[in-house]
Amino acid sequence: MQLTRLDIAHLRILEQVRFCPAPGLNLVTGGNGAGKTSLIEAVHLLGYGRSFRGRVRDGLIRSGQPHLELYAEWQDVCARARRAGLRHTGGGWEARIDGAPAPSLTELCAEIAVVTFEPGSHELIGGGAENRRRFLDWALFHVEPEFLPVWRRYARALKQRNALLKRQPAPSALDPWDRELAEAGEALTRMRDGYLRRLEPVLVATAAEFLPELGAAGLRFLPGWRREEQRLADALLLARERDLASGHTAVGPHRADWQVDYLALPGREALSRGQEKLTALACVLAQARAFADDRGEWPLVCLDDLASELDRPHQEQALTAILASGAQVLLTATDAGTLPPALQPERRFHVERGVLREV
Ligand SMILES: Nc1ncnc2c1ncn2[C@@H]1O[C@H](COP(=O)(O)OP(=O)(O)OP(=O)(O)O)[C@@H](O)[C@H]1O
Repeated sequence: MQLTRLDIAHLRILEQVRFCPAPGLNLVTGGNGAGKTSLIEAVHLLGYGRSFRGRVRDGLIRSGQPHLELYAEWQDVCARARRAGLRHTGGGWEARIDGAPAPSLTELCAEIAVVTFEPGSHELIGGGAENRRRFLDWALFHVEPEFLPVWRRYARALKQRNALLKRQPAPSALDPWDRELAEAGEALTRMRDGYLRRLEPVLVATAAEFLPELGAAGLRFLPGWRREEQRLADALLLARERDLASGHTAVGPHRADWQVDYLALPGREALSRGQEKLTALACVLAQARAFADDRGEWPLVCLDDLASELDRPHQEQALTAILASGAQVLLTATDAGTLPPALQPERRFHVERGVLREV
């Protein structure tokens, strides 16, 4: 997809902004607190229905305003003109696509594929497993039509089983939920496993570009139970007594994780903060490349404050690789002086106290 227009109303410091990016590299400059990340946040919201900076109640809606609104126009992979609106009134999200109400945010997020690399992205490697499950599930959501119903089925069964566990039931009362959880959980895990197997060679190649000194990388999938030894149904049965005592389900895909392994390092704890960031960037770019292999086009790539995240050679390397793919890129920086002549933006913007203008 290619974003052609984004109107933003009442998002953090952004009061009323119209942003019309070009197809290639778009650079948005501005001082600290000017509104650069807020702009990236608006694009990310369209693609994920959530911010990477906490929940709506953490200040996403501009102070003193009852709601925030986004309106986007883009060209899809068939060069059709599309449009969508997103509004949060404090109570919840409402979305419209091509003039009609969308039943849920899911429909909007399915249309707008965005990958974001921002100062918190190192959490993908160094943070909790939830970040890494979300990463996996984003890709499956976009490329695997069976994913969403299976994921929903699993989430519903897990919620029901956990609610039942808290009521101290007779153990046999768990049987139907265990069957449901096992069936949906095995299917979900096959998809996650399959995706990581497809992603691995792409990631190995990408990580070799950014971190050749650490040796070839591999991806290890941790499915959430000892899958190589037992089926999920058996793992749930074995854990039943413990689950009844704790009141929650200890095994299953809701505990899944994955990690990047380097030959030259004993584990991810040995990565420096910079190496963690580069590994996260390699994962995000590999995900975008794998998406392009499946869908025939790159997602929109948002890079927030790359200059403060990576050293200059790595910034240039990343930008060169992304731009060679023909992707549309939104890059923010505190000043324009950091880009080499070969990577000049197609369109430049400057934001000051929430007011954006093309320069
Ligand atoms: N709910 C809100 N209402 C009004 N202003 C807000 C709200 N939340 C945050 N802000 C302001 O919005 C600005 C945040 O902007 P943003 O994080 O986009 O800046 P930035 O240009 O990325 O800055 P930096 O370079 O420091 O990361 C800050 O000035 C902050 O005080």
